[in-house]
Parts: sequence; structure tokens; C-alpha cells
Amino acid sequence: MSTLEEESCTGFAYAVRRQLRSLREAAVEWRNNKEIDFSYSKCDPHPFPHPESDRLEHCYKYGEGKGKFLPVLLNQQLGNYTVKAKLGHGNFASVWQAEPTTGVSSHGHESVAVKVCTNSKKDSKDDVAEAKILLKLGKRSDGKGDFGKDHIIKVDEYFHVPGHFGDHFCIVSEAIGPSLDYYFNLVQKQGLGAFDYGVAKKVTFQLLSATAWLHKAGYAHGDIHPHNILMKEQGFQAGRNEKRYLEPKNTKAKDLKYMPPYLVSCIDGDDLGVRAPLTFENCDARLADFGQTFKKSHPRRLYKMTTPKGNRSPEWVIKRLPITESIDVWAIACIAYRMTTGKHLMFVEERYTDANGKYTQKRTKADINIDHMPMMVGLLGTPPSWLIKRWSSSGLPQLDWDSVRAEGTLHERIQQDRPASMSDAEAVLFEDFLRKAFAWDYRHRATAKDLVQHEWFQSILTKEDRAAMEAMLAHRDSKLKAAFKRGFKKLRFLSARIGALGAKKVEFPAEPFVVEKIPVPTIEVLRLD
Ligand SMILES: Nc1ncnc2c1ncn2[C@@H]1O[C@H](COP(=O)(O)OP(=O)(O)OP(=O)(O)O)[C@@H](O)[C@H]1O
Repeated sequence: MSTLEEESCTGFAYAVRRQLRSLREAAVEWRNNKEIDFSYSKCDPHPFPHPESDRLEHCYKYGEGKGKFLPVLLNQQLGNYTVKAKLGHGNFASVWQAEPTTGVSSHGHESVAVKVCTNSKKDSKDDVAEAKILLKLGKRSDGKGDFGKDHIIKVDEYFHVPGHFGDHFCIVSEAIGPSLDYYFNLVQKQGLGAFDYGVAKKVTFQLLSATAWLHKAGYAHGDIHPHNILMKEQGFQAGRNEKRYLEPKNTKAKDLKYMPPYLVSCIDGDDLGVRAPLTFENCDARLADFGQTFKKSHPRRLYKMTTPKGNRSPEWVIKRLPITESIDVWAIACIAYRMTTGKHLMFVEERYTDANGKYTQKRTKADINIDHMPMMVGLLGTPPSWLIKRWSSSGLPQLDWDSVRAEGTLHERIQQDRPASMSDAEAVLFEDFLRKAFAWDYRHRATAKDLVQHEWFQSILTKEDRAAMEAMLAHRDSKLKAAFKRGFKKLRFLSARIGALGAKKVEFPAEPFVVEKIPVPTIEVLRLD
């Protein structure tokens, strides 16, 4: 049972429901992991020896069992689409650029992206949910200009394709362009260090506006990282599509049977250096991969950890705290720092390396967390006392709290990493922006809607942006909806009070960097013990 300090803002009955869901999710995750064949690890020799092998899917992604890819070849027919090129792959899908057999799709696209999902039943449930949510979001309008909606991927349709071991769910969307990860690699390869300062700011603004719209629609993305952010390119064409033929010496015979004869290289590996870096005029980000999306009204406790570990917020690392939509804000702030300075704000090694610097095996989550939390504390300063108490119960080794600087070293890090084009005044604004996004307490963290109004963005706003933002802020709930919300809030408060009957009162200090507009439920928190 979680402490009442948490329940006082979410309600007793609700907390019980959440606990039950956590248990269910843990059971599903355990069962799902058992289903996946890990006989090949990512550290095994790649079956396609090539300098860019890391960017090709590993053979353990194919073969017998659950959670496997569908073998797809160039010019293959997938539903009403002909495969023309590979766009990329993730943990749960391979994505292909395809052309409608009719020339133009029912949504007016000459070229689309078909995401072919893995065959696991559990994954398929997530994929169906992803497609349905995206279709629903596509039709949704807030009636006030939909500020930010343009920066969310649009889905056209979905269908199933039969595979050796069950159906594969396919999601059709517009073909957008290379991922932000591609551009990170590009600036690195071109020796530019970081993104152009204006571009970094504009992309951050676009991501926050998309997130604000999504949160207003009642959903959290849950997995924002550079791989899931696509940069729109007019007339986008994927990479050179080179075929890499299988060299069976590293491949298990049973898997060979179900593998495609070749894998297709994708844009990430091929095209570095071919494209020009992003410019302020042409940068247009789209939030994609809604596979981890969840409803704001159902904060999650557990889910597959695919997000880069350095982008996780404290409530994700310190277990048994609700994972709310505020994890999106934290992740965007991490990406903003990397785009602006060219450096990771918090980077945690996810693999062990041997004496030659080669990756050996994956680190455990616990090991990663032991590195990650002190890094956060060093940067952001002392966490609130209730979080320190949680810290001990989450199995993390204790820190010497007396030696931690209250305000952390974020200021010094910004001074050290900031680009030459960032003025002193801008650096102050940037720090303020980051501190609001990195509030320790997820309940006091600035929302995406608060942050799009932050002064750091004022210098890049166009007349249209200002008008669209004003329309968004002018939005008021209807009288009925507002009355319903008020009633619901009172009910939640009442159930928390009932649950807290007989509990001891403990006062926790007020938060630093509290954003004024955010309703803070109470700073007098109740505990059971
Ligand atoms: N609409 C699109 N247009 C262009 N490229 C795309 C599109 N959708 C996906 N991609 C490419 O395919 C890659 C994998 O897609 P996606 O992230 O949706 O797969 P996933 O298996 O769900 O990933 P993850 O492991 O992050 O959950 C992306 O990083 C991107 O490079």
C-alpha cells in the first residue's frame, strides 16, 4: 500500500485500484518476458558482418516464437501497399516506406510508412491500442485552433498480415522523415557539436506544444526520446536501401528457416552526411510511436523500459510512485539540453564494456539506477524530504545528504556547456526553464502548457504562434464540465480524508521552484505510520 502522502492527492479507492493494476502489469510483464526467446543477446556477433551492423535488426528478432518480426522484402505486397524502402526498426516493429497500389492512398498520400508490428499477443494488444488512440486523436479537435496538434503523427488506417507464428498488426501513417536521433548523429559526424541554437529552441517548442495538446486530450506519450521524434521532410525518400545478405555462420539453424534472405539497410546507417543539418526555417518535428501511451487518468506503475535511461524522471527510478504525464515534460527537457549544448545532461551507461571498450552485456536496472540518482541529485540539489524517505525504501544506497549542495550544479553545467550564441540573459532563462521542467516532485513539475509560455521561447514566436497560443489559453471548460470537475475533486479529497482517519500528520516543507499556476493539493501530508 502506498503512503497516504501520495493518496491524499489521488484518493484511497483509486490507490487500491492502482496497486491491483501494478500487480497485473507485473504479472503480464513477467509472462511476456518468458515468452521472448533471449537465446541470442544483442552482444552476440551480428549475423550480417558490416560496419553498420548495429543499425540492422539482429537475427533474434526473427524466427520461431512470440515478439518476432515479419520477414519483409523489397517490392513485397503488404495489404494495399508495395514496399519500397526501409525506414527503421525498433524493439516492437520494423517500419517500411511503401506506395499505395492505387497510386494515391485514400488519405491522399503517394508514399506512406507501414509499421509492421511483432507477433506477440501482448504486443499486438498495445499496437491496436496505439493505432486506435492515434486515429481517435486525428479526429479530435479542441475547437480552438488545435495548437500543437500538427506536431503529432497522423495515422491513416491499420490492417493485419499473416505470418509464420501469428498475425502481424500493421499501422499506416504518413512517411515523415528521419528521426531526431539521425540528426544528432549527423551533427556529431559533421563536427558541429550541437544543433543550431534557434533550431534547438524551435524543436523544443514544437514538442512541448504537441505534448500540451496531447495532455489536454487526456493522454500522456510515455516514451519521448529522439528515436520517436521524426523531422518532417518534403518529398521524403528513405536511404539507399542496400541489401545485406545473410552470412549464416553466426546464425542458429532453426532461426535461418524463418529469416529473410537479406536485411535492408535503413536511412540511419546509410545517409549520414548526405542531408544538410536542420535549419530554423525548415525544422518541423512530429511526435511518433505511441506504443507506451497511457491515459492521464490512469497513471502507470510499470512498463517495459525502452526509453533511454538517462531521460527517466525520479518517480520512474524510485519505484512505487505513479508515473504521470509529467514524465513527458522531463524527457523533453533532457532532449532540449542535448540539442542546445550537444551534451547529454545525464548519461548512464546501459551496457558493460570490456578492456577494449567493446560492449559486453546489459547492465541491470538496479545498477543503472544506482548511477542515475546521484547524478540527478548532483545536478538538481537536495530532493524533498518525502522523496529522500522513499529513496531508502527503494533499495538505493544512501547518499551523504549533508554534502549535497541545495541548488545542485545545474548552473555551472549550463555555463560550461552553453553554445557561444547563447547570451547571458538567455542562459538565465534556459536555466529557469530547465529547473521548472526538472522539479523533483511530479505534482509540482511545470506542465507542457506552462512551459510553452516560458520566456525562453519569446524570441522565436511568430505572430501566428502567439495568436494560436492565445486561443489555447482562452479555452474554458463549459459550465457543466467545470461543475463536474469541481465535484470530482471534492470527492477525491473526501475519500483521501476518510482513508487518513487516525493517521499521523507530518508536515513536509514547501517545494522550491513551484510553478504558481499548478494547483498543489496540500503541503500538509498525512502518513499512516
Ligand atoms: N511515419 C514514419 N516516417 C518515417 N520514419 C518512420 C515513421 N515511423 C517510424 N519511422 C522510423 O522507424 C523507426 C522505428 O519506429 P517506431 O519507433 O515506431 O518502432 P518501435 O518498435 O515502436 O520503437 P520502440 O523500440 O522505440 O518502441 C523510427 O525510429 C523511425 O526512424
